[in-house]
Amino acid sequence: MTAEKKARIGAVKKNKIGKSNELSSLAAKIKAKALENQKKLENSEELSSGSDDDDEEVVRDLQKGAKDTREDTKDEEEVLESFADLNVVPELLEACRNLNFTKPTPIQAKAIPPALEGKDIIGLAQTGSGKTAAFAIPILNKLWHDQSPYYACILAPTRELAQQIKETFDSLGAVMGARTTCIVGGMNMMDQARDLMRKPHIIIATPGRLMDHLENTKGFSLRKLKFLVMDEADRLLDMEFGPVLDRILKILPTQGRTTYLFSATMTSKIEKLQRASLTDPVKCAVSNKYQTVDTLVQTLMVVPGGLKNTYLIYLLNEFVGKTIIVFTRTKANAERISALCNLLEFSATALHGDLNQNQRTGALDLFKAGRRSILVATDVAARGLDIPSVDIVINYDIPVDSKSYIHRVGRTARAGRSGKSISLVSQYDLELILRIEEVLGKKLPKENVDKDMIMSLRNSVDKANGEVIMELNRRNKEKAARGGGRRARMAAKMDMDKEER
Ligand SMILES: Nc1ncnc2c1ncn2[C@@H]1O[C@H](COP(=O)(O)OP(=O)(O)OP(=O)(O)O)[C@@H](O)[C@H]1O
Repeated sequence: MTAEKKARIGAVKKNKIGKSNELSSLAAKIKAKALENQKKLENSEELSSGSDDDDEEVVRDLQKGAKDTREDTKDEEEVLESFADLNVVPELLEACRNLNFTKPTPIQAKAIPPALEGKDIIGLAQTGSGKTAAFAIPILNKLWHDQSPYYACILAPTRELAQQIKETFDSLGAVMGARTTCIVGGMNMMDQARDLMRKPHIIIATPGRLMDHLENTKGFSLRKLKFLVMDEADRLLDMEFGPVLDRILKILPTQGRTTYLFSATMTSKIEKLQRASLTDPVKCAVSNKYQTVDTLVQTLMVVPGGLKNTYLIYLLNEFVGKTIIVFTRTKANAERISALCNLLEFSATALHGDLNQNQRTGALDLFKAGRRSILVATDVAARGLDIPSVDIVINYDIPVDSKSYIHRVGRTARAGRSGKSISLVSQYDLELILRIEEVLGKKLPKENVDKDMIMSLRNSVDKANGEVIMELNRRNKEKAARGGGRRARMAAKMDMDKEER
């Protein structure tokens, strides 16, 4: 978040809280309750150790995958007790040791051996199960023997995820001198063109910006590409990304190219997968009965009309001291909820597609560094982001497709850790939640709530929300009067990552 934004929200806090005794007494009440809760949480660790026409197929596919592979997985795990058994170069073993990867995760045990044999892979495993290293290790291993430029290209649906994948390649490939670059929207094209001219081995990109460079950057071509990876492949192959992806795929070589598709949810629609030009792929599916991990506790709260904000504040208060992601359906809601949290003295930051790239990076950095305990985000943060400190995911708005639900709640309980997700279900969301429960194959239990506490918060939260809305409206009007609205829209358009929500 920019200094300007901080100052503005700070001003809302100062002015409004200063004026309103009711709000300051709410903040005091919340603080007192927070201390009480913190003690409770310290004493007993409560977190214990799990519009989409593809939904049905996701279930079928995963359940089938689980049946097909459970025995195999067990065998692989027994055989592959260490990375040393994988027959990869010593530099990669050293990198794994440096990262404290003591043994391969099940998806790594399953996917790396056929990948090392040169097979195309469809990798399917739950969120947080180490899929990134499962595709990075075989690529880096091959790169060690054949260090040519533009060797591999990894496509990801969001800028933040692309950056994170680059970091994984950097930490695994540093010892062997692998050069990587991240090519995403919202950043300077000329700087990226310069980076591409340095002939990196690995390019991690969002599709829209990669296409821009393929069309406009002289001297850059992927004609000799050896590896193409689609991370979050089902998302990349969906309708929204379809046209740009097809244009990229047309340009890329199919001969001599190995292709990997990875995700926690995968379409089983053959025609969709065929677009990626896979050659006789090996399907590596690692899944339990449900797609979400066992260490994730999932609950819901049925929220009466008009009380969503109050329920959310109640929850944030119950889990004060924890690191939380709140998902909203719209950018405006993300901005509003973040401001509401800050007004009520919960430290929050917003992440959504209306922010410029510096603001987005700034927000994520603040959250990762623990300087904000709440990230209020749209689905731009739903897939792939690996922030180990996240304890709780709250669905303020229920996602309209079940796959998004699985990816959202997968931002917690990663790499064997425990986590919790809570979904706020209004009268309008009943159908959506039923569909999600069907995909999960289980009913979500209801979260216990202290209704008296909620009712005691109601007036103050509504009042605070009213003030936030007024402040946000005032800011928008000011922006429009300065002509910022049009300028900002123009800039956003020029900046636009064609593929992002
Ligand atoms: N072999 C390993 N041992 C221990 N930790 C590992 C191992 N492999 C990966 N990890 C860690 O597990 C975490 C999750 O990995 P990663 O982000 O690749 O998950 P993912 O399966 O891609 O999740 P998502 O589906 O949400 O994108 C990371 O912090 C990573 O460093």
